Amino acid sequence: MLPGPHYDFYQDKKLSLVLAPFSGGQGRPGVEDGPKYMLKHGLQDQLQDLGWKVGVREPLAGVDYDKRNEQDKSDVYQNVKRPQLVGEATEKIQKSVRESLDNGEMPVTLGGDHSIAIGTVSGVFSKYPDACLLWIDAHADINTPSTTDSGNLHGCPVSFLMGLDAENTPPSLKWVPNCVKPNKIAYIGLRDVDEGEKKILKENNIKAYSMYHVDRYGINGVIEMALEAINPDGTSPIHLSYDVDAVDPMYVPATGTPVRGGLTLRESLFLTERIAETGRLVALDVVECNPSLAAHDIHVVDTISAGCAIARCALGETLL
Ligand SMILES: NC(=[NH2+])NCCC[C@H](N)C(=O)O
Ligand SMILES: [Mn+2]
Ligand SMILES: [Mn+2]
Repeated sequence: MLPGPHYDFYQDKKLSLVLAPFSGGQGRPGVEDGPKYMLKHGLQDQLQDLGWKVGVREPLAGVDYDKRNEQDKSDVYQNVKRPQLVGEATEKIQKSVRESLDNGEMPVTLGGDHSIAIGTVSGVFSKYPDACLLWIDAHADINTPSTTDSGNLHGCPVSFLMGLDAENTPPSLKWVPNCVKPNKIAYIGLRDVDEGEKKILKENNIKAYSMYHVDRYGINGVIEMALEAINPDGTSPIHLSYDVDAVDPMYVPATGTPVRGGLTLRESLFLTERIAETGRLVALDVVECNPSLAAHDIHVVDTISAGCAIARCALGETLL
């Protein structure tokens, strides 16, 4: 018999779409429209058609983030941009994700830039301290306040979640718990990693599968190795944090930091299908869709439909 999706943690198939229309972790406006576009694409109905009860949470409602992005331009801590805004937004997201979990609903968080994972991952690990984190991305997002060249916090979330460089953590991010241990995170899809990040990955012995490994071992080989490394007995809850720039820009052109030579669309979806099959998925992030960076409408549709497909496949669409 073919293995089907079995959501051990969500047998009554409830989820909440946690909307995180946030762009303060980087400099390109438009990424805050990701959630709106994915909803307009019909994501809620699509997930309902898969048998999920779907609610919506809006932890960032009521704040004018466009205005705050402007105002907070001068908010710089050492080299880090908008720490106050990112700290406030991610703390709200953390609470919302935790509430969702406490309610038996899988948090499916729609970004927004990847800094929002400070909130989603800390929320998940507060509920499931033995969880593991699978980070699908062209980038490692593990810069510290000391190593970041850009100063953009979407390039740093993992370092805060691991408590690296604590002495240089901006005060507004001091609340972030040191919750992810180096042996509980793996990366897939890397191809644009900064020198300082490479050093951190090496020193902490973090499992990082780049596009080289995808070519060498195939996507199936890589996901098996990653799961074996961070979830050896197969019982840990899995948080999947999916940056759509892991996918080749041929399929996902409308994203802030595209890097050529990425995953094919099938490889990107296969990863999520394999995770669905484990039955251990407890949370999903889909981040960095930026419709305003599309050269034309087809780019918008390609990008948003890839983002929605990632969510659907993680939630069982293609496993029968
Ligand atoms: N979530 C992302 N797209 N991150 C891109 C990060 C790029 C670069 N490494 C930086 O730190 O600025
Ligand atoms: Mn990225
Ligand atoms: Mn990222």
